[in-house]
Amino acid sequence: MSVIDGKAFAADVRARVAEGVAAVKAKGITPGLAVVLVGEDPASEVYVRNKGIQTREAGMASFEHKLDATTPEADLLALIEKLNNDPAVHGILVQLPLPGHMDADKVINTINPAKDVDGFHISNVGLLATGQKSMVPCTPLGCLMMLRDKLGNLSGLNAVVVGRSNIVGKPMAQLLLGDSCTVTIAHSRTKDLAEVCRGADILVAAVGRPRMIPGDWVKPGATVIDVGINRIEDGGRTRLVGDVDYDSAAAVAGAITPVPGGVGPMTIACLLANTLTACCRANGLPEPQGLTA
Ligand SMILES: NC(=O)C1=CN([C@@H]2O[C@H](COP(=O)(O)OP(=O)(O)OC[C@H]3O[C@@H](n4cnc5c(N)ncnc54)[C@H](OP(=O)(O)O)[C@@H]3O)[C@@H](O)[C@H]2O)C=CC1
Ligand SMILES: Nc1nc(=O)c2c([nH]1)NC[C@@H]1CN(c3ccc(C(=O)N[C@@H](CCC(=O)O)C(=O)O)cc3)C=[N+]21
Repeated sequence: MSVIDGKAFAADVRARVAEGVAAVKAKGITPGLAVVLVGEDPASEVYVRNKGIQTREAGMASFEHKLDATTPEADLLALIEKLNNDPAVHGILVQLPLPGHMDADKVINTINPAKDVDGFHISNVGLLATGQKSMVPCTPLGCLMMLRDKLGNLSGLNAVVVGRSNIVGKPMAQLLLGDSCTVTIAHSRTKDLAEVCRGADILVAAVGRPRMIPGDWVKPGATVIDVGINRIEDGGRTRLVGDVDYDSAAAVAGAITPVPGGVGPMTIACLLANTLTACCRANGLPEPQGLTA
């Protein structure tokens, strides 16, 4: 069994992004990422702060916009329009979830698709689904990079994705299909999930339920990608666990990503990669190699 070191992999991706950024800067262009946070979710604030730090470390410009939880939707849409028209901004990310009075689909679809570094705009979703050049969602892109690095060619492998959200499960399935896996998407209505999981050469868990997937659902030798980020109480302290029961799964898997230190750091690295890609496309420069799907 090998542990897939997402933290080290992400550091390597960020170093390659930094090289690409330096090359673009030599032409007088500084890639810029704008992150918009509405409301005061503490977990989101940590995540947004980390993004800002890593964006600047890669040599890019970081623009942070914090809006009050009660901000009218129209004000957020106006800010997005401003960022759409700002030539210093190549990537826009609106942190999800949004407060209940906002229509997330409307907000996302207001972002210029060329600046949609999350890959959530309907245009990018359609482009990905039809195998055309698009902005690819960061979390699934990070998972794909780790899978290709570990397994090489994914063609013909049975992949099971547990979870069908628009931000993780569905785009993950599209990417695996693009690499010629035989893909099954499982969800809360799936019959005999254990048996479905046991058929997986590649098992991706994106559920949001702490340690839901035990080792006896894992095919011996399978590659397990744990997307889950769950905060649990443990002896009076909180800590992070995935959707997979790590110890029992690691005993049978061929390779597995830990939580923390697996998919999470790759998500941020891919966000930076997407921002560089968006900047290159916007300026007619050659795209960075090996940083897109
Ligand atoms: N590491 C990272 O960078 C990121 C991590 N995450 C984490 O990944 C996890 C999933 O996130 P997200 O996709 O946004 O979550 P959602 O809540 O949007 O989707 C969860 C999915 O899991 C399915 N599900 C829920 N319960 C079960 C069950 N008992 N059996 C089978 N399927 C079930 C749901 O099915 P149904 O559709 O039928 O309700 C749904 O499709 C979370 O822990 C989140 O924190 C998310 C984004 C990035
Ligand atoms: N528009 C939008 N795009 C997103 O990509 C997005 C989002 N909204 N909302 C929330 C989720 C969640 N997400 C994470 C990213 C990195 C870590 C991460 O770096 N995790 C570290 C641990 C961090 C810690 O210790 O708290 C790790 O797993 O090692 C976690 C979660 C992106 N998301």
